[in-house]
Amino acid sequence: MDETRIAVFGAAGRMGRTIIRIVSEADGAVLVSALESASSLSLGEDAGSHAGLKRAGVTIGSDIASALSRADAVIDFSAPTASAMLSEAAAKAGCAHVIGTTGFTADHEDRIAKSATETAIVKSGNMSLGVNLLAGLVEQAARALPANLFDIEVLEMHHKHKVDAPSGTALLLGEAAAKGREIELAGNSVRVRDGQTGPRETGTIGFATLRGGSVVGEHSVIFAGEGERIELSHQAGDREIFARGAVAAAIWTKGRAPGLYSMRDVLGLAS
Ligand SMILES: NC(=O)C1=CN([C@@H]2O[C@H](COP(=O)(O)OP(=O)(O)OC[C@H]3O[C@@H](n4cnc5c(N)ncnc54)[C@H](OP(=O)(O)O)[C@@H]3O)[C@@H](O)[C@H]2O)C=CC1
Ligand SMILES: O=C(O)C1=N[C@H](C(=O)O)C[C@H](O)C1
Repeated sequence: MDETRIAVFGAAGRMGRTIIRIVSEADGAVLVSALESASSLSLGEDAGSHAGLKRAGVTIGSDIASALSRADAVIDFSAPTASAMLSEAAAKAGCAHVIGTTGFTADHEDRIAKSATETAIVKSGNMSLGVNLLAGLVEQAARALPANLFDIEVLEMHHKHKVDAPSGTALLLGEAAAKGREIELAGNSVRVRDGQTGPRETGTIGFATLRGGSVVGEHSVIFAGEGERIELSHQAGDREIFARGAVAAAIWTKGRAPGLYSMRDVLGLAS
């Protein structure tokens, strides 16, 4: 089968550099373009050298239309407004879009969903196999443990540079718990607690956010009952796990019909 031609958006970032390394090691994928914002100091550098590898022969640029015209799929770990804009450019170019970015508003989500009527988009708050498996287990546990007996809390910790909260993964796990409970997450989540909060409201799903140091990503879903507690957890030790998932998703999109897909679709875990 032909190699999937990959463009990387946010190429100079923590995830962008990791993606470039994983593409260089992958069978079935080849790096054809690397994109950064028009003001990036990395413009003009070789994408491989910038990622600490040997030269890739791909220069980091900011011309999106030209970069997408050479690619089958663009892998994007950047920022919410940039990703929503890129989904529209990818739809126009007929290029698949793999979105790892987190922290979207409802308006961003609507724009991405509209773009997905014209091209294949894979979007997930976490691209790792482990977290996507965990989401299925959380849904199952939430279905089995009654809301009047078990409270659900989602706890996450990330490095000090992370700019959005709760994390995309925490929200993905919260959605899985809400699905298991057959409730809407939006109307039943508690994102912040401070001061005289009163007792915990039965049936809500709570979120707690920790930030510090170099933590790659740690998540726990806690089912707290009277006299017993179940915790389902995932620890990411290396950004490679997200990058491998994103590259697999990009390869998976080849020949795929337009639509908004999740990593659970890519991994064959969707029920
Ligand atoms: N789904 C998943 O599995 C994972 C998701 N993430 C998410 O991915 C995103 C990026 O994370 P991370 O790599 O740590 O962050 P970084 O800040 O290290 O990288 C983001 C990169 O995107 C670039 N960028 C921002 N705006 C644009 C634009 N308009 N055009 C082109 N490039 C742009 C930034 O450039 P500049 O600095 O010049 O603005 C930067 O180089 C976050 O939302 C994070 O939560 C992270 C890990 C895993
Ligand atoms: O910003 C990060 O680093 C990460 N972001 C994703 C998230 O918001 O959950 C995935 C991973 O946990 C790392």
